[in-house]
Amino acid sequence: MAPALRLDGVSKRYGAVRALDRLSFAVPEGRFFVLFGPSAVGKTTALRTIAGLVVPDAGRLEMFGADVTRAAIASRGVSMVFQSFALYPHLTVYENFAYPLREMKVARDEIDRRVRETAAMLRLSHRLDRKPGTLSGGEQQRVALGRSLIRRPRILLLDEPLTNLDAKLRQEMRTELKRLHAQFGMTIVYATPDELEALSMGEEIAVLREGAVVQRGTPDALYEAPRDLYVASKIGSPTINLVEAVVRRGGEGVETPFGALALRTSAAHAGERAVLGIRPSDLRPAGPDEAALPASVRLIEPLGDVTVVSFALAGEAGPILKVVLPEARALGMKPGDAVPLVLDPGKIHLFHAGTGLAIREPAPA
Ligand SMILES: Nc1ncnc2c1ncn2[C@@H]1O[C@H](COP(=O)(O)OP(=O)(O)OP(=O)(O)O)[C@@H](O)[C@H]1O
Repeated sequence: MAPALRLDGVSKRYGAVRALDRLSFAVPEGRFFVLFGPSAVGKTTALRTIAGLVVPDAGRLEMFGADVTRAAIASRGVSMVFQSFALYPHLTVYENFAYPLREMKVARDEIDRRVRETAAMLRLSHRLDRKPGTLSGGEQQRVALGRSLIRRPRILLLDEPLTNLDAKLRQEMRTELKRLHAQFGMTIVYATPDELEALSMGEEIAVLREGAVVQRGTPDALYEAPRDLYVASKIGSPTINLVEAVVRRGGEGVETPFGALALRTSAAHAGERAVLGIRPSDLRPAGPDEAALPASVRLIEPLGDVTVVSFALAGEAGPILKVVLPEARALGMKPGDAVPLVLDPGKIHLFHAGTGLAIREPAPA
């Protein structure tokens, strides 16, 4: 079956800026797909191109198998919710919902039915007579969403829709959006610079950099096997620990500031500078008789049920590594304490220092 959406080599320049640089990806029908990356990587331009608000300089855009690269906006069956959504302030919530349907010349009875259905779905039934200015931020955002959903788009484009909400509302809306997606199964392309939003809602995530996809995959795949340092440092919280190392000769592992580590490394990289990536959840305090790396506590950050502890390895001048511990495990630790750490070599990520690309260990013989 043709994907709901396919971008193939889509490019867009603004003067010297390459907003999109041969951007390519496909989204199967019904998927919650996230475009993830920091500011200015081209997320908004990508969504505007899909919506038809931007005409690409090069490349091809398909929806459900048909070429829509130059198709009229209205014919595309997509609807976009912007970061700074604009509601009609002088119209009630009911009329804000009804407006797009009136434009589409939908019959009055049908409009009423769909307005009430959409309001119920977004828990806004008790707000239909109100004007947007009298609603909370979260309610206003739900009205903006409803105005898009009521048209029953085949593809819904959401551009950082939760950015203007406070933390608690953002959390509620994340749950709400997942629920709506599960209930209606529409294809969603969701742009965000927020890692938590990307990981918690995305069934699949495309990590963008300079107008192109660096890596795409499920949240787990991106976390477990980042293809380079960029993806490794953007996915995972607290951020992955990075330590400089040198690949030893003869596939014997790597040399680090805290000693040699036995890793399977390819002879092809012998002698090269590398960067170790160690997730804060992949280190733990050693048991009584375990082989461990000497470390001392530098800083303790309690975060509720977990505590992030920064350790100095190989003396005070050595690298500082963050470790996530269950609250109880960090209880009683104080700066200066010696706490040897255990690191599972199987969990270490290794990157080429020059290119930033992951160095994949050769499979065991
Ligand atoms: N209409 C425009 N005119 C000139 N430059 C533009 C225009 N639209 C986007 N750009 C530039 O293209 C690049 C990509 O912008 P875009 O808004 O797509 O990024 P983004 O990832 O959505 O960022 P943000 O998260 O800040 O919205 C940026 O450098 C931006 O300045």
